[in-house]
Amino acid sequence: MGQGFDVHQLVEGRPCIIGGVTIPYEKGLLGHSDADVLLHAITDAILGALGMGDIGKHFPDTDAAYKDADSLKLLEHVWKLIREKGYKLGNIDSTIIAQRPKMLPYIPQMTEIIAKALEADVSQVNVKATTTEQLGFAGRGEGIAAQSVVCLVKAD
Ligand SMILES: Nc1ccn([C@@H]2O[C@H](COP(=O)(O)O)[C@@H](O)[C@H]2O)c(=O)n1
Ligand SMILES: C[C@@]1(CO)OP(=O)(O)OP(=O)(O)OC[C@H]1O
Repeated sequence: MGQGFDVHQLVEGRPCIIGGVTIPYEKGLLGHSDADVLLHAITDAILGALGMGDIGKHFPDTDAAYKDADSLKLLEHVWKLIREKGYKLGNIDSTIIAQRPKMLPYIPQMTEIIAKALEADVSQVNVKATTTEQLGFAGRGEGIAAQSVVCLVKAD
């Protein structure tokens, strides 16, 4: 079992990429990479499940190689390490914490992208979204958070 949590600031002039999907929105997430907050939380959960540290340990934000990096590629790289250790996905559950934009229309596409990266069926991947009822940084639209829990199982 592993869990991951991440937050990125919402700013003007950046694309809003969440779960590998570019969502039309007036602001986007700020980061060294593409700042895909959901994929970062999932990557951290997967690394945590096998005691392999976190995303910043594997892809330091001081390394120019990861400037504007595609977080899906980072997740795929981590997944390769997991597969080499003899594990496959049991299931994954995640929550995006955002006042706006509305995530629901994009969740099926996110789920497909994540399942493909983790060599799993879409039935093993769940993505949810919640507002914070306008409370806190997410509620004020200053940023978006995501959390994820993952269960890995030994491959046959
Ligand atoms: N950014 C978001 C936030 C929420 N949703 C969907 O709306 C439902 C109700 O949200 P509450 O925070 O009022 O409970 C939630 O269950 C999601 O289905 C969303 O799509 N995008
Ligand atoms: C992904 C990395 C690396 O580009 O950068 P960011 O996009 O800033 O993301 P964050 O979740 O703050 O930390 C992990 C980083 O090392």
